[in-house]
Amino acid sequence: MANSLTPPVALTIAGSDSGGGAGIQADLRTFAFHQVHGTSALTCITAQNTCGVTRVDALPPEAVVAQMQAVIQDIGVQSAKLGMLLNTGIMTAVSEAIAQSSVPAWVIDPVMVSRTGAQLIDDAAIATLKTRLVPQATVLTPNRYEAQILGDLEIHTLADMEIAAQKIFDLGPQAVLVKGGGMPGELRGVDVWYDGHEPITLTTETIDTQDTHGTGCTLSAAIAANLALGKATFTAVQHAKNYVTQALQYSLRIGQGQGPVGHFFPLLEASEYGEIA
Ligand SMILES: Nc1ncnc2c1ncn2[C@@H]1O[C@H](COP(=O)(O)OP(=O)(O)O)[C@@H](O)[C@H]1O
Ligand SMILES: Cc1ncc(COP(=O)(O)O)c(N)n1
Repeated sequence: MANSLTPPVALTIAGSDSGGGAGIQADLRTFAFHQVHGTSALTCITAQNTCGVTRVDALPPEAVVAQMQAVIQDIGVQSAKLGMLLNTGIMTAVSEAIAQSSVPAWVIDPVMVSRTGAQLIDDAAIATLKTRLVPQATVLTPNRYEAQILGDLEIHTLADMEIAAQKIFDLGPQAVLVKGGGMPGELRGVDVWYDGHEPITLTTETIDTQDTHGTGCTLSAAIAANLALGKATFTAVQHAKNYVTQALQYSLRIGQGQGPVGHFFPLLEASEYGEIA
């Protein structure tokens, strides 16, 4: 007799990273680590490695929505996350699908600008993201540069991060987490949470590594995984922050640029190649 299991299910709507460090590859590994069944709706294919992105091919918006509907209608999902949605057409179609779905939790990583400050989507797509998707978020997770655009301010200090979180909250999401990875020095491990009450600072020590590729994807996927497991929103964020911190501590020194975080760090620790780094 088979021992059938019915795990929680999470969905990622995101791009593919050929280098395996970010995008759906990072999201599905994060879901698997949390013992949540991972499903995916691919938005675009990036030719990417640890040094950067050399090409992006978008899928038609209808193809993205068809993937979402196939998963949601048959399997059912407890939470979903959005990553790189790339263009206005995909964003508008996904926003309409969100409005029609009964999925209870949407973690939106508003992927617009890389940690190095390079803009990844065009200006029209930024406007669509801001007006259509941001208000649909259960949790919105902008990095420093995305928070600067969404909050329309410059961010240099912890106080600036708190003001940004409050200004972005006014755009309509249920909660905002402004991430500190792009901040200078000691603020790199500091994130600011705001849900309409007092801002809360989530602090870890800065981890001194160049291998930070996929931190944002991993954090938002881990929030979605914890929500699928039934945790309350802020508790899910605390667990996810803890997870990404440990994954950063066991990041992978592969490629010539920024290596990815180590999603399966307890296994790496026990494995032979885990000893080498
Ligand atoms: N060097 C670091 N040390 C500790 N935490 C970090 C470091 N870099 C990023 N983080 C954490 O990783 C998570 C993702 O943040 P960030 O890197 O800013 O996102 P993104 O990948 O979207 O730019 C946040 O919780 C942030 O605090
Ligand atoms: C396909 C894809 N999606 C998202 C990111 C952002 O990655 P990060 O988590 O490092 O901000 C990326 N580089 N590629």
